[in-house]
Amino acid sequence: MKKVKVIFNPSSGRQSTERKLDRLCKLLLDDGYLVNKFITKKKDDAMLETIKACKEDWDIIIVSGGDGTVNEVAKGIAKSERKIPVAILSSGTVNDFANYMEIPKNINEFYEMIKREKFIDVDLGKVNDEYFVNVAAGGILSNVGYQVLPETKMVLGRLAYYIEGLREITLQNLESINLNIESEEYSLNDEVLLFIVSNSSSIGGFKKLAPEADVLDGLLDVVIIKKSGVQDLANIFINIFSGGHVNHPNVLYFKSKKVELKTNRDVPIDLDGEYGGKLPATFEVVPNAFRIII
Ligand SMILES: Nc1ncnc2c1ncn2[C@@H]1O[C@H](COP(=O)(O)OP(=O)(O)OP(=O)(O)O)[C@@H](O)[C@H]1O
Repeated sequence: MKKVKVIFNPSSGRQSTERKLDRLCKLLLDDGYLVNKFITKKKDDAMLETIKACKEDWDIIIVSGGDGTVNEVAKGIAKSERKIPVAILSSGTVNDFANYMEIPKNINEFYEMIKREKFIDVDLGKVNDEYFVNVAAGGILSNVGYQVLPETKMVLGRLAYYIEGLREITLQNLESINLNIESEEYSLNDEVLLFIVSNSSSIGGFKKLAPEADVLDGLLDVVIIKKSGVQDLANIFINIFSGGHVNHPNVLYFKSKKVELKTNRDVPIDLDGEYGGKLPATFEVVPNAFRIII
């Protein structure tokens, strides 16, 4: 009998998620699976339950939540010796990672996916003692702060907010940071508006923000938007949808196994949409660290 641990974050996304999840559990129970549902209450619950599940004899984890909950489960797996395969039932507001992996949202298709037992070992990003499945980012408009725009909690959400109202961008709030970038590929010091270190190509709802990114290539994709005027920034933003922004002279784009970012300013890092510490930080890839069901 297969044992399935369900980790559910009730605070992500819509209320209909729990009904969908219960339908899925019933399908699995009827099919002879043993199912246990764990409901998170606060930060780190999903990570701690994953570590516990890895020590016990669970065969599969189903995580229902947004990128932040998937991040916690991936972190729990990365910290464990036994790597349980994870199926991602996305229910957040953005769900970049599940969308990038094209994981079904429909419950019947999701159930069929579980039964197929097809696995893939994807890379994770590691930054200091934290991990990311999708993206680490920071920089632009960090003076706006998390507390000012809680509805756009990701740095990239804030970016989207400003893209929508480009007229709101003034030279005053385009504050750059002096960033020192050290990697095998590039070593430079420059004035920067935004840095993105990404595992997948889909970030903050933009599907081609790191257009060449691949979770199987053993590399992270680094996108740096250098200090720019309003006109250049508008050109960069317009091309973000096609992925063409990486050809703009003010955008640096490269792949690396490891990159170190330093600055003398107080710059927070977003990890998969949640606060993840501050610079300085070393970002590195952990190849094939996360087994997911596809
Ligand atoms: N019961 C709970 N109530 C409130 N917050 C919770 C609860 N359980 C977990 N959390 C917090 O929710 C965070 C993750 O939220 P998650 O990112 O999955 O959802 P979301 O913000 O709706 O989705 P997305 O990131 O895709 O926009 C966790 O890091 C944890 O701090």
